Amino acid sequence: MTTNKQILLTVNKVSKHFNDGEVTTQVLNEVELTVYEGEQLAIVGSSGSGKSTLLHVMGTLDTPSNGKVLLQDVDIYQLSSAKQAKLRNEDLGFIYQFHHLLPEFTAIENVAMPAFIQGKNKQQTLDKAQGLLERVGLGHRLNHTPAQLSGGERQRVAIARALINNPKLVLADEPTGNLDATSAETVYELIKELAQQFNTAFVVVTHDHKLATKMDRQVTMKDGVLQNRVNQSHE
Ligand SMILES: Nc1ncnc2c1ncn2[C@@H]1O[C@H](COP(=O)(O)OP(=O)(O)OP(=O)(O)O)[C@@H](O)[C@H]1O
Repeated sequence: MTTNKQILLTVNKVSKHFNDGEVTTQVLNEVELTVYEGEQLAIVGSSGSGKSTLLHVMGTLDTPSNGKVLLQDVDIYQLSSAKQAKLRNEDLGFIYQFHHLLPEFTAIENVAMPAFIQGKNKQQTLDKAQGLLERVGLGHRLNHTPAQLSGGERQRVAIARALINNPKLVLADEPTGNLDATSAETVYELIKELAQQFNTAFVVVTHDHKLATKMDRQVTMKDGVLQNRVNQSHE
């Protein structure tokens, strides 16, 4: 049972439209979603249904046209852009389809980078980065650059990097879209284990219904509307 879980993030009647000159595209339509601490939530839905836009709105990467996003009762769109940047660095982690690792840095340096940006102690950060890389099965690849890693290994580095600052929430957009089926399964198993180990919530956007079933809970986007949004286990 997950009834004792605390609410981490609330998407409250969020709508989003884009105005490109004369054309208005309605992408999100009064979306409501609750994310609980430490849960793994998959957002599935067909191409163009609004999944990435929702993820961006949850991570202060795209401003809603209407509605609110609350992270532990803080209305994130009422924050200054400097405070939003701090929130992105300290409270959130991001994983993308393409790893976005810095090519000239090693695995351990890439993982450490978000903590270096915060000005954290260098040696402690490197020790922690090493621990995370060991945790994702890459203790033997600390000093490899992204070009010297496989696709699945790069995504595991990206996962370790997302966790370096102990975020409350990791937002992942098609994290395995570029991987073969076996590597993709490994990444999802890892996400599940890490969410439980660190009590970090993961919200994962995916086309892949089979992978989505590995997460605690799934919701479906259809034409900007979120369906199945109430999870029985949280009632
Ligand atoms: N800046 C923009 N201006 C106009 N329309 C946009 C903009 N960004 C996204 N859209 C439109 O919003 C819709 C939803 O896009 P979004 O990327 O959220 O979908 P998605 O479900 O993540 O799709 P996919 O699975 O293909 O990545 C699409 O029809 C897209 O064309």
